[in-house]
Amino acid sequence: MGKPRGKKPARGGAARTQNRDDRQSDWNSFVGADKSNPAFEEYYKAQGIVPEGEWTNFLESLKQELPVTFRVTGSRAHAETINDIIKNTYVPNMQNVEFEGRKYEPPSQLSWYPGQLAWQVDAPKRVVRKTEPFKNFQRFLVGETEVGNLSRQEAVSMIPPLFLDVEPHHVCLDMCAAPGSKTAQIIEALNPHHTASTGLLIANDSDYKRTHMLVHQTGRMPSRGLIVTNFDASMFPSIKLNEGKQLQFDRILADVPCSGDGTLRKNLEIWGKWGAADGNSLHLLQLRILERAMNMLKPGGRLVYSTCSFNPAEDEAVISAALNNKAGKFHIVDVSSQLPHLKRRPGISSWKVGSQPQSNGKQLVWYDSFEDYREAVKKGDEKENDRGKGLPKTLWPPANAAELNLDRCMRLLPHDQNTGGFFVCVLEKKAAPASEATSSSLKRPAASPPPTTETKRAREKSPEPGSSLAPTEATPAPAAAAKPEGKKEKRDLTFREDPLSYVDPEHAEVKSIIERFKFKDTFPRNNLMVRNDYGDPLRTIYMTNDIVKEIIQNNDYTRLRIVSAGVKCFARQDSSQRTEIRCKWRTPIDGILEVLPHVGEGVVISAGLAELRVLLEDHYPPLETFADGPWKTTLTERDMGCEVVRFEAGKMAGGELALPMYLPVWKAKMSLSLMIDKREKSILSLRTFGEDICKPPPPQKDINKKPEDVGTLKAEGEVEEVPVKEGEGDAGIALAGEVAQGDIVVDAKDE
Ligand SMILES: C[S@@+](CC[C@H](N)C(=O)[O-])C[C@H]1O[C@@H](n2cnc3c(N)ncnc32)[C@H](O)[C@@H]1O
Repeated sequence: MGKPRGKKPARGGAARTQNRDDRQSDWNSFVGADKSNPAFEEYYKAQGIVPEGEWTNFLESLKQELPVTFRVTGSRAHAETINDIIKNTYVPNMQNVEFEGRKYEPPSQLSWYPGQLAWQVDAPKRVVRKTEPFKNFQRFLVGETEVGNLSRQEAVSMIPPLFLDVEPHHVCLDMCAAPGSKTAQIIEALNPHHTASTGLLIANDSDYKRTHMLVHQTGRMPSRGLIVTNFDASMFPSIKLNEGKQLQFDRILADVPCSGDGTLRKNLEIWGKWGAADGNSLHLLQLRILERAMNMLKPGGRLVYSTCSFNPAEDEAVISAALNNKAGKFHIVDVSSQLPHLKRRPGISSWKVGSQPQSNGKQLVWYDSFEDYREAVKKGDEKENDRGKGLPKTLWPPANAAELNLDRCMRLLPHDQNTGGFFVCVLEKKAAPASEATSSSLKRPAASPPPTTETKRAREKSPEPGSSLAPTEATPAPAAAAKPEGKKEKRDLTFREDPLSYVDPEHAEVKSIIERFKFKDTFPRNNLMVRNDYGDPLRTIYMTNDIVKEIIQNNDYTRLRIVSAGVKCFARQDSSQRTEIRCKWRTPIDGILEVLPHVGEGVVISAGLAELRVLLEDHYPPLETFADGPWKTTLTERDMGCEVVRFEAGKMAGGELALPMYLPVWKAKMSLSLMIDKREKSILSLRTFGEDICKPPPPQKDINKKPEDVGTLKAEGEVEEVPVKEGEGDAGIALAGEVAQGDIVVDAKDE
């Protein structure tokens, strides 16, 4: 394919950006005829990654459509409940499905995935479209994915986070995170029971637009310990903490940009475009990212390096070069006993370096050594690129390759368990000697001078790994480490996100929130963050944990390029005219589980499916619409403002709810309003009542005629708040973006 795939051709920075988890080729529209590529075949036959007797099988598998796979997400008990619904409701209904004379099996569980929480559907699309049981299941998948209970993810892509072995207190970094399927897995591991995790995850991506995909994706699995950043991972900045300490990570995932030939089964265009240059040209970027990760890892910490490429140039060559550059400090972990049902192939310690020079009509040429290659450059048989750079020496197996335990790396081959291809290597940093070991993951920053503009520019020019310009432990990456003690860091004005600051816990608005929800002492009133410079609670309040706060308070947000942090926990809902509303804040659905453990006695109101039905059918049902009973009595007595309602599980009012569910409801003077957006209402209605019972929102022009004190729900996609006119009311205005991404929050049995 000549140049790396993806949006940015240069240096492969975004090579795989659109190609792996987030883009689907239409199998049927593929015009690459025979799905073959002679150079690909020759290259990989020579590498010996597939035993000779299995070659045909390997190649044939690559030409087959990839089965759909997904995993059940969320806290453990919640996930098990959803899993049981699939197992006990859908699978039995999908036995004996026949289409055009062929029988199709129901979805099956991936035997190697922990807790059997991952599934595979083998039926092709036309069967899914044309047979009722599969069609029903598809509807279920779409709805549950939308609300965050399921995540569609390639089976092999689920593997790296499992080997990361994350525990709730860990400080983690996901270096190349977008679109975020692995990020979601790490968040789940940090918050296994939806309880407050003390850990941290920084999810980073160099592509700014894709960081917003990350924010969206993680909105389905909110975490107070999450920060999303926008950096070139090879230059990821050092992060300061209190008392001049520096953050080090317990766990780092380097799921690096790669040529992506392991995704041939879904990205069909690769058949026509594949070339040896793809992997060769990405090798150095991958190595720089990996080495930056190694520098930021805590002694004893674990790092997982992964690609969706079969290519040793992007896999073993990167690992061995990094191990040698950090001689003695890291080792490859033997994880052969972990995930015992996962079939994998050992990494190789001998591979070939190939090129397809113009001078040879793009036919593959093999170079036994770096020196042979340089000779060809001298003769003019090989051209260096326009920056005067040719193939780096680290592409070739090092002399000590056999001593590096490269066989502990894993390569996932498509014909082993009907998957895509992947490469995973688990590395551990040698623990510090007992005398140096400290109890925390914090380290004092190296006393190095701030980088000069010159050194910074030089770094941006992609230094050779191991060269004096590559960031190392002794010379941390720029940014936070560059700030002289005590002086305010200079802002990077090119970074356009809003500032972050913490609200004074004694602020009147905070007090009103605490009063409304009768928050207990456990409520982290000191950790309420807003997106302005002054700690003003204007529109949205986020909640973070302590480590996120420490980072935000010690580093300029533009220097860390922080796109988002924490969980959206309160959104302003007022009209300035309705002064009698004591608390003008509601809990958006993203944050309801975060505030729940802290709300005081008697705050949560219980309701059933009959109430849910009314709230779904109508946008602003008047209180008198509801049947008499404790719900109506309680709500009639309550002040105007936000209520947290627990809808009990059960079967009634023509619907069924498998698990209890917490949702925000706004109580206006005479009416109520379910505070989730239109689309989520429809999905909730479908999954609970089997049909969309939601009436369309009242037309804009009717807002002025509304019977009483409500605002309006906004049409999807609108971003501005519709002002509530004087005397009209206070409620019902939901910023579409604010409520669109949340989960349908389900109670966890194990809380
Ligand atoms: C394979 S994708 C990551 C997939 C992701 N880990 C997941 O599971 O959803 C590679 C990502 O790396 C990003 N990327 C490319 N070059 C990068 C760099 N130098 N630093 C950080 N991210 C980079 C791309 O934008 C892309 O989102």
